[in-house]
Amino acid sequence: MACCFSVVSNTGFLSVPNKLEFNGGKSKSLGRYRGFYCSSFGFRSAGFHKFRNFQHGLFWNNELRPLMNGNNGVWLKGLNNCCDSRHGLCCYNKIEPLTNANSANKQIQFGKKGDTKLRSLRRRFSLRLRPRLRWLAMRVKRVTIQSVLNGVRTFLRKNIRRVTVVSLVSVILGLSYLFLKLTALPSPKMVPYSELVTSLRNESVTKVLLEEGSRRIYYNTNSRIDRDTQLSEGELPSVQSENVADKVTSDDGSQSSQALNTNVLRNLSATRASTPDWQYLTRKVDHDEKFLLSLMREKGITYSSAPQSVLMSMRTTLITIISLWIPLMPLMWLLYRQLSAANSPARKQRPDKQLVGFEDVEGVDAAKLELMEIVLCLQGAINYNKLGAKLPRGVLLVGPPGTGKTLLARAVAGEAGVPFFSVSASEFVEMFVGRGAARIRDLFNMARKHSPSIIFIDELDAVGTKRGRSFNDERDQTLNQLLTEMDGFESDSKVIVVAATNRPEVLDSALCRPGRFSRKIVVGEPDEEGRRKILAVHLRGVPLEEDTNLICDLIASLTPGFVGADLANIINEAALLAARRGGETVAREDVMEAIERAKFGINDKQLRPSTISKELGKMFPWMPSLMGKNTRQDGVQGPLGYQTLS
Ligand SMILES: Nc1ncnc2c1ncn2[C@@H]1O[C@H](COP(=O)(O)OP(=O)(O)OP(=O)(O)O)[C@@H](O)[C@H]1O
Repeated sequence: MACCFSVVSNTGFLSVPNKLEFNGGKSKSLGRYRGFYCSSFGFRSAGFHKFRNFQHGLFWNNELRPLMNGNNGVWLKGLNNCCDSRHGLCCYNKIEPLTNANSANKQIQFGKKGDTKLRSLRRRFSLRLRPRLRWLAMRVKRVTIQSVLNGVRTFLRKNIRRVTVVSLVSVILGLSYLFLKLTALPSPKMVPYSELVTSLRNESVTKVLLEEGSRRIYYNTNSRIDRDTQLSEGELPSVQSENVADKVTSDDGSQSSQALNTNVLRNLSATRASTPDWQYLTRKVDHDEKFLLSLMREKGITYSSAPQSVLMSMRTTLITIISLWIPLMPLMWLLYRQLSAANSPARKQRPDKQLVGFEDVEGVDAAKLELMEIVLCLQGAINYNKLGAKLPRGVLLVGPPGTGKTLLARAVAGEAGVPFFSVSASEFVEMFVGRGAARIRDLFNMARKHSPSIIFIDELDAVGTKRGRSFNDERDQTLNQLLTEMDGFESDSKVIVVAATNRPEVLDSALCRPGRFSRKIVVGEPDEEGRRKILAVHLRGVPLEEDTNLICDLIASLTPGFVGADLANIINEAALLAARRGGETVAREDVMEAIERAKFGINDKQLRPSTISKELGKMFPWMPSLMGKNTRQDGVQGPLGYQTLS
């Protein structure tokens, strides 16, 4: 029987003793179990059962419990869990602690104590590293050239614009660097102006150049002539001469004299190339030109003036551009993001691919009918032109939050099979004056380009409130632009603007006049039948313990005043509760609890319905249903006599 025990430190290591005494005093070497590693990190509270999956299992001793104090209680709990380890076997021998178990952060060791610090460190390191390396090797093995190429191709396809811009910038920077490197010349020594004057007085200056358009003065002195003469006569600088001499002496005659000459010439030209044309550079002092010129004339020094060479002026320009633009780049990028059309909602919202149909929207039949007609007009199924009618330009969906206005608009797009540009009106509210209007323009231009199409503006009240009420000129400008764009539709452009709002009363009257949002559709709270239908939509993919219709009826009867979003939330909550208790299907209890949560929030206290009614009645005395006088529209008494406030 193989048997050992293990203790886990908070680092996730197992410390396994070399030898153990168990069941009647037999011992067994456990060397091969040593350094057993738990792959999961942070398994303090719940992880020990993971050991069951390890080939060699876990070995423990219930007697460990009294050996450790409270700090290690968590581990002991875990250890006990290992009792049903698949491969592990129990050992009931008493184990003496070898180290103080007080410290939870310390690895507790049993068995041999002779391990040196270094060895244990090395073991720790290798144990940590080994699984990672194995994992890395596995991943590397899975990587093929084909998969890498596919990855690169997909990345390029997705980020073609960014890749182009980045490569272009890199190429430009690279070329600039190359240009600067190639045109770099050895620069003359910078000296003060007084030194030039002194040299002129000493008559040591041989040649002066005054650069046109700048204050630079270049000049050479006698020392330069001496050096040039030396070089032209073949006299090498001392170091080079020594090198050549060495070469000649060390050479065993295999190197020909011709090769030697070539080498010498190359050295010579290199020396010349690294010598600047001008030895010294200084800056002119203002209003001192007359004195300088007279001094040079007096001393008979050759002087001239010349413009900066093209190459040098190019260099200067490039350096200026780079040194100016690189710090300004982040600012420019921010401005570009703010001002460019690239950030406009029209660009962001591509034609929606997510298909929602009218069968996904229930409980708002009247609104659905109205919108269906528009879809038929867009598809050309209804010939409205024949009777001289015009397609409505705007449809305004009005209703409380969560009743399905956005969903309806998406269903219109899905059914009509046309591009759908969805924006939230708050996206038009901009920091810069005129940007909101520009965005509206972009959006409508885009929609016209993809005609027939639908523009959906959610929360229209964010830009559509009455003008002149505030000093926010930007908002008024945006609204004006929206009004203009909606006027500017040609009758055959087939662009329909659907907008939604919860506050129709605050909208500017110009927006709601016929010819703009001429059709107003109220999307109200669903009645019981509507709720049942909505629930059926949301229960489509949910496995239920009972019949779907039964659950739909139950929820619908318990949720008067609930809107589509509330009902969708109840179904989701019920599914989450079922998952939490580990169930395979959603049971009635889950649904009931979800309803309770939706109505009263999450509370630990178990409140009786009567208490809840009383408490709510105190808070909202104007609601008769809370006081036990239910006057619900659909005539069904709620179980708790409760109505939502929505
Ligand atoms: N009539 C409905 N039928 C089916 N599901 C609905 C219905 N109404 C709402 N829902 C659900 O509620 C979610 C939210 O609805 P939606 O965003 O359309 O509400 P809204 O009226 O636009 O709200 P708001 O005015 O706050 O923007 C939907 O994604 C959907 O899951």
